Amino acid sequence: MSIQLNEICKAFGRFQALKSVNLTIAEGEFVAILGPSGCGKTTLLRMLAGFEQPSSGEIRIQDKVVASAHGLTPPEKRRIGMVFQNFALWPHMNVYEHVQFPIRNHKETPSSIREHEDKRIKDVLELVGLSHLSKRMPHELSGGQKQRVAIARAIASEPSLLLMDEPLSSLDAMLRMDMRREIQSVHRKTRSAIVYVTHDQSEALAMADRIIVMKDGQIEQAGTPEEIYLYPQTEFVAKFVSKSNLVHGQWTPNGFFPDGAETGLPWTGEKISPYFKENGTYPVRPDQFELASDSTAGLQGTVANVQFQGKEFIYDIQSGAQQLEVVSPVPLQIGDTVTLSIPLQKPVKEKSYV
Ligand SMILES: Nc1ncnc2c1ncn2[C@@H]1O[C@H](COP(=O)(O)OP(=O)(O)OP(=O)(O)O)[C@@H](O)[C@H]1O
Repeated sequence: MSIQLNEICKAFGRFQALKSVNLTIAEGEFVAILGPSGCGKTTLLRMLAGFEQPSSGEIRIQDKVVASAHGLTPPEKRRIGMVFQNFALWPHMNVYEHVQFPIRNHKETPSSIREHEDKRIKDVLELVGLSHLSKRMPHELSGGQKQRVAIARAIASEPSLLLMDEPLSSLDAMLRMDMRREIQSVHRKTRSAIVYVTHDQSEALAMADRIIVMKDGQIEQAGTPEEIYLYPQTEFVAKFVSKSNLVHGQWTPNGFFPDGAETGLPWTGEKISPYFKENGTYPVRPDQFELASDSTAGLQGTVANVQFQGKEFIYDIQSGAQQLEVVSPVPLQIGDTVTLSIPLQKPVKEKSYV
């Protein structure tokens, strides 16, 4: 089921929450919508679900218009499943009944599922590891188990599109990591397309086939996690996803000459966006620097702060007027002199999602 959003705008009174959003979601694709609070992520998700009507533009599912300023196909007539941040379980229903409900009540449930309801419920409960808890009530479940019920309920009637709104944000850090694996496994097994809203960049980088970074109701950049991470197109993406350093210097036809460096240059950057070339900056993730204490080939600096992280260190390096964040396994002390360089970048791999 391919989904297309064409020039979608949404106004709440005079406030424009979405401004001309264009997006195509392929069958089976896992798309993460990433962006700061208030950028329009939930509005976009609600639009896909059929809870919000666009002010202008249209949404097509399998080439059929399901939403425009003139009409709206309601949620129950779209083959979608939804998982919310607060689980939204029903206190009077046990686990089995939660999974049964959409099979019985969604108009779009395939008859093959309806006719073998008990088998489908047992299969779905097994898929999310809840077979042994089918008679439990919501108040008898842990946070992670509740979230699994919410996922089981969402996939029960075999939706073509699964919408997830910050589904892990109310779980603790350990459980979030486990549930990431569960969601990846559900995606592999069901092959539903997933649109996953989050403001947690590590979640988006870890799970998605494609990340849509939003800012102020617009798409700032769309690309694979590798593209977004290695080749941000704007300063906003560079800083929002993994906090890039913006090294100042001069761009020439031969490459980049950082301010204050005299040797080991230039840094090449064929894939660096024109945005940075026009602004005289070079975006470098903290872990993209190569840090050496016994070389002079590159950008010189002094260690201003050290944070031990177990496997590696986070350093603040003072280099002329700039302070740069660098992650490196090389042990150093405050005051040590270091040199920063950029190793040749590996090509970005295409990720397949079907
Ligand atoms: N029903 C509404 N009426 C008026 N304004 C709204 C309504 N729904 C959303 N907004 C506004 O639209 C903007 C986008 O909201 P949205 O909930 O989509 O953001 P978000 O990116 O999901 O934020 P968060 O991460 O905080 O949930 C916000 O400024 C919000 O206040």
